Amino acid sequence: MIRTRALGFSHPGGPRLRFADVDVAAGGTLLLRGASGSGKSTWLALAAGLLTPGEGTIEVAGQSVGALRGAARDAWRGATVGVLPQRLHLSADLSVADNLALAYRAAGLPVDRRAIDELLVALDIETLRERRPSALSGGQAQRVALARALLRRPALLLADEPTASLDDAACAQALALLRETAQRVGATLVIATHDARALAMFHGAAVLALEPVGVSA
Ligand SMILES: Nc1ncnc2c1ncn2[C@@H]1O[C@H](COP(=O)(O)OP(=O)(O)OP(=O)(O)O)[C@@H](O)[C@H]1O
Repeated sequence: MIRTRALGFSHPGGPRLRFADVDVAAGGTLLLRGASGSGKSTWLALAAGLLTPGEGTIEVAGQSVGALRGAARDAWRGATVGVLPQRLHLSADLSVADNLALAYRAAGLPVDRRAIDELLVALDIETLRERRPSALSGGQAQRVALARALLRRPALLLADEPTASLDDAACAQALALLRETAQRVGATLVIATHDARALAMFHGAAVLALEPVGVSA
């Protein structure tokens, strides 16, 4: 489902990042592990087609992501990839339900109210549907962002440091939810983390260990 070969990238003025090859089967889980600055967010951005590989290739569901351009890449991303970002980017002036509806509108698609309702129930946040983001706890807001990532039933779900600010109980709950919801939609799951608790919970999953990047690299 995900296949990388000799993948590498350099941000302008940043270090040369080179990533070991990975092969992840459909429905599998990959943990991206590495210290701060080792390139986890960059790898996720390459998988989502938000960056173009500087070296090598990344294929997602048989599609070479770097081969897509412009609007075709945007359409591919919208149909294929769900992202749970580190910063959730919920719209402060919109209710939970309208934040989810916005995901359709932003893609130029008709709003699927039934899919929204189903996800609110599945993630146990249906009672929050009229709340504004400022009235949500951190964990609740993360569930809303997860619902948004899953609305279009992505084949690939990318989560960037989903447990960074959570206590142990909330961490275990968030990871279990990620695993369950990815399974529910049949998505391949990639979690970028330097959290030992996540590594323990996904014991047995594929791990891509990123090399630390020296300041002078
Ligand atoms: N826009 C940018 N311009 C220049 N350098 C960048 C840029 N974005 C990232 N970098 C550099 O690329 C390297 C990898 O960054 P990246 O954000 O992918 O790491 P990370 O492992 O996700 O870090 P963190 O865990 O702190 O989020 C770092 O050295 C960073 O300073």
